[in-house]
Amino acid sequence: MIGILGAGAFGTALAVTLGREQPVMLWGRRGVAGLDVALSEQVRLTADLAEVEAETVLLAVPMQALGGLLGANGGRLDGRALVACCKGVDLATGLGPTALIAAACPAATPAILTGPSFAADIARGLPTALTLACTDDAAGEALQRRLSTAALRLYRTTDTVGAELGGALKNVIAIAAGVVIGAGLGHSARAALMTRGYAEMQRLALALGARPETLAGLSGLGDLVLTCTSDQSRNFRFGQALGAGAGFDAHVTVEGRATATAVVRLAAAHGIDMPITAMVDALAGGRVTLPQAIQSLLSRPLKQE
Ligand SMILES: NC(=O)C1=CN([C@@H]2O[C@H](COP(=O)(O)OP(=O)(O)OC[C@H]3O[C@@H](n4cnc5c(N)ncnc54)[C@H](O)[C@@H]3O)[C@@H](O)[C@H]2O)C=CC1
Ligand SMILES: O=C(CO)COP(=O)(O)O
Repeated sequence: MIGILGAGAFGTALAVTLGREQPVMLWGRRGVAGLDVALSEQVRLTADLAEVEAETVLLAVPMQALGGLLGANGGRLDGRALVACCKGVDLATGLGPTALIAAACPAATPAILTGPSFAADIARGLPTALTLACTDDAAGEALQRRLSTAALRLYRTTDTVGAELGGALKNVIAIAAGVVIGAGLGHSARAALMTRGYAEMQRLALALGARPETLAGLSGLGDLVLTCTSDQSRNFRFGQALGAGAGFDAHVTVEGRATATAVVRLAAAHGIDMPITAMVDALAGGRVTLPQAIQSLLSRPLKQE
């Protein structure tokens, strides 16, 4: 049995694919996200978290909700394998998902599942590959076997720092890529933005102890390319709306917005220059206009690549 907390798009998609091969208990505060895919009879739904007794639990709530969920249920969840499926940096603490898990559930085995995957693609059974990161490699190997399916291929690493930061930072760069396209600056400008954004991701991640090969893998480069080039991405679409001066539904989950603010603080504390992240944070926060944001990037001093 696998437990999944968070019956939104991603939690439900994971229930669909995992439920094809094993029993799943999916917990949601209310209902199941609107995915037009039937759940197998191996998937049970519950609104009572106490019914989720599985030893392996996937945490598929938004990043900024993870701390509260763990704070309210840490005692009940402690001692289990807790696999974060969210992407971001916690605004309140500056921590990533596995550090939040470790703080709330010291006897748990924290892990993170992240990488290039739209929920709709997973739910439809399309082939996807993700990174499963766990500092305990033996536990990570067991989770890799447990959570891989015919269509969902997991690659394992012990570098949770790199895997988490790849997934968190790509959302911020995707907002910037959307701004570029929304503002009509063209695909060449987006390619430049993605490349410089990847350099920014590496700078911070390596400074925080990540391994370069992790950033060059599925959780970093892979997810960056997917999210910056598809209008299936909510972060990209949010950026497009910013670039076009259009509105955007505030109820849609856009992880890169809060993560940009959290990462600006993290970068300052470590003396890391992250101009694209700073631009996204200022633009999304309404502290600069679009022309000022674009000018802030185009007028930077020339330097070696
Ligand atoms: N949608 C996608 O294609 C993918 C999403 N993810 C990640 O999955 C995480 C969840 O995102 P989605 O499922 O897409 O968002 P969503 O907006 O579709 O669903 C979020 C779910 O979390 C629940 N929730 C929100 N606050 C909560 C709280 N305080 N306590 C308990 N439940 C709460 C909501 O009721 C909703 O069911 C995000 O970090 C996202 O980056 C990762 C890969 C793909
Ligand atoms: O993380 C995702 C794809 O890997 C989903 O992207 P969005 O959160 O931008 O929709």
